[in-house]
Amino acid sequence: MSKYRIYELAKEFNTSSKIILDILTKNEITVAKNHMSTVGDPEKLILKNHFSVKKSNNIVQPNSAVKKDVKATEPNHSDKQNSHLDHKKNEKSPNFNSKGNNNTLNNKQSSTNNRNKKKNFNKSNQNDKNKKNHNNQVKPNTIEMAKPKIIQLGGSITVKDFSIKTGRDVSEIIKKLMMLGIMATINQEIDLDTATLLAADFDITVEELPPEADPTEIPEIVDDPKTLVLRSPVVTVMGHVDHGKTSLLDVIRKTHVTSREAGGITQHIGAYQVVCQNKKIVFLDTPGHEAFTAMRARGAQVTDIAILVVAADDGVMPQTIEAINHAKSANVPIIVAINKIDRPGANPDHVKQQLAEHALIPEEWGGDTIMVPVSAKQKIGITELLEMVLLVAEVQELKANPNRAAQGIIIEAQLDKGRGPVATVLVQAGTLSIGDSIIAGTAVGKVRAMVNDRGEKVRKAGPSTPVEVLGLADVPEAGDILVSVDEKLARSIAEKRIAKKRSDELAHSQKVSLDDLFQQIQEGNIKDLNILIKADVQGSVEALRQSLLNLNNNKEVRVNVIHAGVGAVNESDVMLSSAANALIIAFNVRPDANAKKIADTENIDIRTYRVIYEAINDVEAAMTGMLAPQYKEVIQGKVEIRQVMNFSKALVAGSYVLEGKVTNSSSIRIIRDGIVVHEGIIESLRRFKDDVKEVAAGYECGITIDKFRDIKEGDIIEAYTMEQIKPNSINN
Ligand SMILES: Nc1nc2c(ncn2[C@@H]2O[C@H](COP(=O)(O)OP(=O)(O)OP(=O)(O)O)[C@@H](O)[C@H]2O)c(=O)[nH]1
Repeated sequence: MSKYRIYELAKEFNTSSKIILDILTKNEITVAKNHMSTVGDPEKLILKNHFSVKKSNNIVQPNSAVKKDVKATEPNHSDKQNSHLDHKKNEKSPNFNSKGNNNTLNNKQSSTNNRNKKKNFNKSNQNDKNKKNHNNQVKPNTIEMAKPKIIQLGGSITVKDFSIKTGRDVSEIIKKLMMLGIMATINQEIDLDTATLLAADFDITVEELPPEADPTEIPEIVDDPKTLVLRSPVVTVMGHVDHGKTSLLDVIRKTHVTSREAGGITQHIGAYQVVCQNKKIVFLDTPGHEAFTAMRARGAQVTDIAILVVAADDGVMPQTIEAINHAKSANVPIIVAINKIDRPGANPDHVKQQLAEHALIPEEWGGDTIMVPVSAKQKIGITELLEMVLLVAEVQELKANPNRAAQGIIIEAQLDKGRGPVATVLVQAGTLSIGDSIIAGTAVGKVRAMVNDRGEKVRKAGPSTPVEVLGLADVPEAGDILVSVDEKLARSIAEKRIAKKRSDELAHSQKVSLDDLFQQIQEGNIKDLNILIKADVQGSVEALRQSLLNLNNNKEVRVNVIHAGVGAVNESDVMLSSAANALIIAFNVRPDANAKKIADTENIDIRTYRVIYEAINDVEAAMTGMLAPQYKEVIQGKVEIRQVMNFSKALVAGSYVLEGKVTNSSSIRIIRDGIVVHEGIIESLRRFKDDVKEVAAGYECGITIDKFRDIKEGDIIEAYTMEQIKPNSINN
């Protein structure tokens, strides 16, 4: 079946992507979300019918991009104007609505404002129309400059450029923007939505251009379906600790991993191929989901199928659930290997029952999850397991074009003392050959040598082949995409990537956080609020999950619990949250040190709570833009009380500022022998007889404390303020 991008269809039908999306939505087709979404032939047919009906009704505007607009000969505008206002209403009202929310006062006000704005705007249209008619009568033969009926925009545009593109006066544009409540200057940018609305008022249709190509990306090669041939599946083995992942990988490779590595017979290159029924299967050699999520967090998908190992004598455990959620969130099909069936306590049926609770229903119970009983130790069920992998792969129809420039993914990479940067690459499309000029992340080079998983030198590597590649000038990162491109292009892209990396590091990638959730919803960045829940007991996990899911009557954004479990927030939780852009709700548990560190670098919002109700309230408040700002204490300085002076009107602490400063608006705590004896505020701060705003370290001052008289010589006054926490920081 052919696939069409929405913007391509918009071009074909000579309209905007928005209108195409609108028509599809009206026809209850919801797969298309934006101009880059793809649809198939049936959807195209609907559009074709729609536009052919319109054409026959003569509703569609002429196609000419630029038209001499002679007012005297133009028919009465009113019909056109009305229909275009209707059309504008259709297109724009979701946007206005999205900003309004009837539950909150602010939003009520804003939607009223929007309504008023629209009213005014419509009024202005009316006035303009009248003026036009009036002009028609006075100067019937005035010929205007050529004014386009259609303009193409790729994103935001300055008022000045908009004026040039539309042939309209800057002052006219600024006036209309004011009607929309936007105060803009000539050099100010207006976003695409505003520009579309504005253009519609000038009777101009805006065609959305596809986004400009990212200069740091290599243009993707779209393969002709005829060139695609079947490729081998790539499998990752996941599961709870000690359930037998390594043993299974080991027996699949039919050798013992450790002895092989220790003996140094073959190199470990991070991935290897096995053969079953004369077909190859690629196994990623790193058991566990760390590699899996690290790669996904970087946007790379390497795994076609996940084998979930569950020990028959131990059943579903926390990491089993984590693994399920990782695979589900990456849309990777799961095959369950129920391992250790040789064990006396093995109970495969119990495992199946437990898995069914996590929506993995075995085939024999009417579900669609393949479950294979195996014993890695006694080599039982291994061939069956591999056959099932091939079966699932067959259904997936995994294909690639081997006859094109190579593209692959870095599985692992390190700097080898003798050989320089060495990268294990899984070729995903095309064929990588000796001498190819390559780029991976910011590393460039030429393929000097390649070694396969059996330690043999090879000259070529096709799709689904893992090879060790020598020749890159730097060490790339796992998850980086390797592409074979022209040497010059490789260098220039690498330079741009390095520059982008630097500026990204400065800007710090924006992840979802409760603090700016509402803003992100408003900007349309978030449609699903992904949440990972960790709590001290299962009861709390469930209570939290249910209450959070109950928030789903909010139409703007859907709460999606991507994982929920008992225990401290760990590294894997943070990595999963990073990959799925989720925030973490920790109830009565804390992030462990590692998790906290990674959360800092990955910018993951971890919220800790001791009351379920507060967690729910916060999420709900954040969704509606009503989250109260959070504050943290910032110590300003330390002051020592050196003399207590009792005047008739006040008790003054004759003090000396030891460190930092103290201000007349500081909050303070008085510490005596390491114990806080009072917390409060300063009533007055003086130097000699004058009231002062602040006193710095090294100076003496007189301090009166509000509502506290029990001060003693030697007491330490700690001065502090409460500052609002910046978004994205961990709630301590
Ligand atoms: N009886 C029996 N023991 C097994 C089987 N598979 C693995 N084991 C044993 O279970 C223990 C754990 O196996 P591993 O393969 O190291 O498990 P793992 O899941 O890779 O563990 P981690 O790497 O620590 O996450 C080892 O002592 C294995 O010998 C099996 O099929 N039957």
